[in-house]
Amino acid sequence: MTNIKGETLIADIRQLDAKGSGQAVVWRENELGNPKKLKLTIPYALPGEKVRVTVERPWVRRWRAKADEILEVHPERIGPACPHFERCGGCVWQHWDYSGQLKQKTDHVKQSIEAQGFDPALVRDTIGMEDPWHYRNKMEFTFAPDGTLGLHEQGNFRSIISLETCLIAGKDMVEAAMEVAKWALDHKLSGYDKDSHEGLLRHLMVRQSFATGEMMLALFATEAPVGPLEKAVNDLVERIEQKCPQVKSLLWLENTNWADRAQAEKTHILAGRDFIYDELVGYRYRLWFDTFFQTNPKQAQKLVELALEMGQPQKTEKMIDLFCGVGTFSLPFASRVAELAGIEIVETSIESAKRNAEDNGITNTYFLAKDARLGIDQVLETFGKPELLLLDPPRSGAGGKVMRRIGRSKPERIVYVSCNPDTFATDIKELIPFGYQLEAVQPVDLFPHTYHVECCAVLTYVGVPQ
Ligand SMILES: C[S@@+](CC[C@H](N)C(=O)[O-])C[C@H]1O[C@@H](n2cnc3c(N)ncnc32)[C@H](O)[C@@H]1O
Repeated sequence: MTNIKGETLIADIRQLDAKGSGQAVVWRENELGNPKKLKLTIPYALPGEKVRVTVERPWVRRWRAKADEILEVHPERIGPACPHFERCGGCVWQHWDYSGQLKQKTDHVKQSIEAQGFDPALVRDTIGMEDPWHYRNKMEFTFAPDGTLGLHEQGNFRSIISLETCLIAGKDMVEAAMEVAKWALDHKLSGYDKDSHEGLLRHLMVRQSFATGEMMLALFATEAPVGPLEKAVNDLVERIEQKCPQVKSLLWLENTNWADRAQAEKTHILAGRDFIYDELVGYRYRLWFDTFFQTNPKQAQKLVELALEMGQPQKTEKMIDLFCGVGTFSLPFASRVAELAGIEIVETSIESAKRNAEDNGITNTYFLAKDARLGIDQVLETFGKPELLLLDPPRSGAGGKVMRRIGRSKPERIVYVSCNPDTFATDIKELIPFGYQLEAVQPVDLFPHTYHVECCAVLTYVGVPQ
């Protein structure tokens, strides 16, 4: 590849890539004097803009370039509200008016399904938030080696941006995190150094139920909270009890593993219990520090209601909830069908789903901890053919094997909840030879100011074409 690092170029942004960065093509003479096409990725450039860029480095068969000057500005470009914008990689579209973000999300879903041969007119306009700020109910902050608490700098996992604010986390959560940050500095506690593997404090996970108000603070550290640490830990408990009475679970989690993940080998409950209560669509859930739960509860409620509307569950029907997690969709659907089987690979989530069903007085569910591919076969054998199937796979999608098994089991209706329009489109294409028709796709914005888009779609069995 011709080395163009450091060159200044003028680029017209034609479209955005899957991560929301601008893409452009420029022509430039190579060493032989022939025109050569160069593909550029330009973070923070918006479609239709003309930008002067400096080329930084090769980037997956493209060149990554930094926008130095916007020569023709997108009419929806606005000033970002957050002081951490660009350094923190959390909200890459804060400089784009919210209505523009929503339109882009709709277009992304349309393009994804059209690329697989579906009619883009089936995609409805994205359902956005009335107030797209402070929507996240879970955040993970990291300690720098000097004990400062903050957020990872984009593209540099060794650099921490000291936490001043976060406009997408719940307001109380940021205040509680600031209390912990102050406590760590007051006691001169060290943060973990990823190179030397020395230091005490690693991460702070904050999660809060917006429905019950209950909050969990989970501190990940390399040592147990005993001996010389006891004084500091007692002070933390006192401060949190006084200043953050909504904290119903204050945890100290030992993690000596070198991997940079918020995981725990041993849990110490410093105050309260080891879980908090949350509620969604009228159902109660227990959330532990490692429980997957939808992170934008307002929009998740709309998503569940949408899935119910699209799936039309009937009291006489059997249903499978594939990739069911802790039962976010299972519980509201179970109340509306005869029987529901949930399949999920993570055992603790299945344990949690069973307990959540019990806590909510739901008795017609059967939960299985298994890989989706094997779980479907087992459930079909013992449970029989379902009339309704809902699947909500991870970003990588369900994959051809799972989709063909679904197709062969011939449910009358399939509700597909997806957080990745591209894998969603390739997955549903697998259903067409089995006689399914895509009826509608509704994108929902669960992650304002980011490029992520969730969608809920329904397919019906119309018979195999002769
Ligand atoms: C997007 S989450 C959806 C969870 C749930 N429906 C919810 O809304 O809370 C995807 C789920 O798929 C599970 N999962 C990932 N790979 C799986 C597999 N191969 N088989 C079964 N479940 C899997 C994950 O553990 C996760 O709980």
